[in-house]
Amino acid sequence: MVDELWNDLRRVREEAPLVHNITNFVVMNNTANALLAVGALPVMAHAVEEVAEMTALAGALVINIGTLAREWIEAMATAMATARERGIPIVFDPVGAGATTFRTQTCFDLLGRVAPAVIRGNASEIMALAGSAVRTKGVDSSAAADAAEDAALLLARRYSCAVVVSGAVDLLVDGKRKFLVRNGHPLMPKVTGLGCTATALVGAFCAVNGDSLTAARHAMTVMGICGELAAAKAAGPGSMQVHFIDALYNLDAEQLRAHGLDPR
Ligand SMILES: Nc1ncnc2c1ncn2[C@@H]1O[C@H](COP(=O)(O)OP(=O)(O)OP(=O)(O)O)[C@@H](O)[C@H]1O
Ligand SMILES: Cc1ncsc1CCO
Ligand SMILES: [Mg+2]
Repeated sequence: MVDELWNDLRRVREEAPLVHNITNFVVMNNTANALLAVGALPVMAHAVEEVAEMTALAGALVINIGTLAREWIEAMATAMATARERGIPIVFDPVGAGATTFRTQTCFDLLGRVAPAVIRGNASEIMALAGSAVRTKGVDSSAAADAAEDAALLLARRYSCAVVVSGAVDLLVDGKRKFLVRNGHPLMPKVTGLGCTATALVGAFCAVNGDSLTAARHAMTVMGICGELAAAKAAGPGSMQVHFIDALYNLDAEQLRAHGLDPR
């Protein structure tokens, strides 16, 4: 798996795929910097007048409902329809699903129209989309990833997509396969929007690897290893964020091997 991952990372760095993000105001800057650091090209664009044109240029489309407003829903639906027409992979982040009816219902509406390649959320968000009564605490999970396995499988079957549940151990399924990614560090959830960064990196890897679950596994492993590398240098969440971007930029094959990839 380390060689396959390294190949994908090299392809991202060589091909610099454009990743079109319709994402939230909190993380636009972090996400753009993380995509640049890993070697991709980010663009944030959400005006309904331009999203179809922008998506058509992209290697992947990332839809994130973190600071959702009614005006954005049409833009998201239009971008997703363009991506489907052109075979561009869509990665969907249901930020805060289960916290409010507006968020949960919008996810159902969008996903019901166009199924994505990957859904990436925390455990509460994934459980909410599967119809369980769990309550998302704002945008933060109130459950561990393994509690969401049944929910993840249900979504994988409902939308014929890969599902990533992030947490201390990430869980990835696509209805046929299941992977766990154990890399990561407890400082990661103390930096806002590293989940959104994970979703965007899944987009970058989907742009170079048509096997969505494998692409997602590679992206989540890169996240976890860079989290470990950054935490070793960080004094707290502030420097964690800075070191995380540097770790993404500098990540090499030796570090991948040294961080004990779990082949399961
Ligand atoms: N306790 C932990 N230990 C190790 N890694 C973690 C831990 N919690 C989260 N992570 C990692 O942090 C990243 C973000 O996952 P998290 O589940 O916090 O996303 P999220 O809740 O959607 O975050 P946000 O909404 O702030 O973007 C993932 O790469 C995940 O593996
Ligand atoms: C804190 C927060 N609120 C809406 S989106 C967001 C970023 C993390 O998901
Ligand atoms: Mg999130």
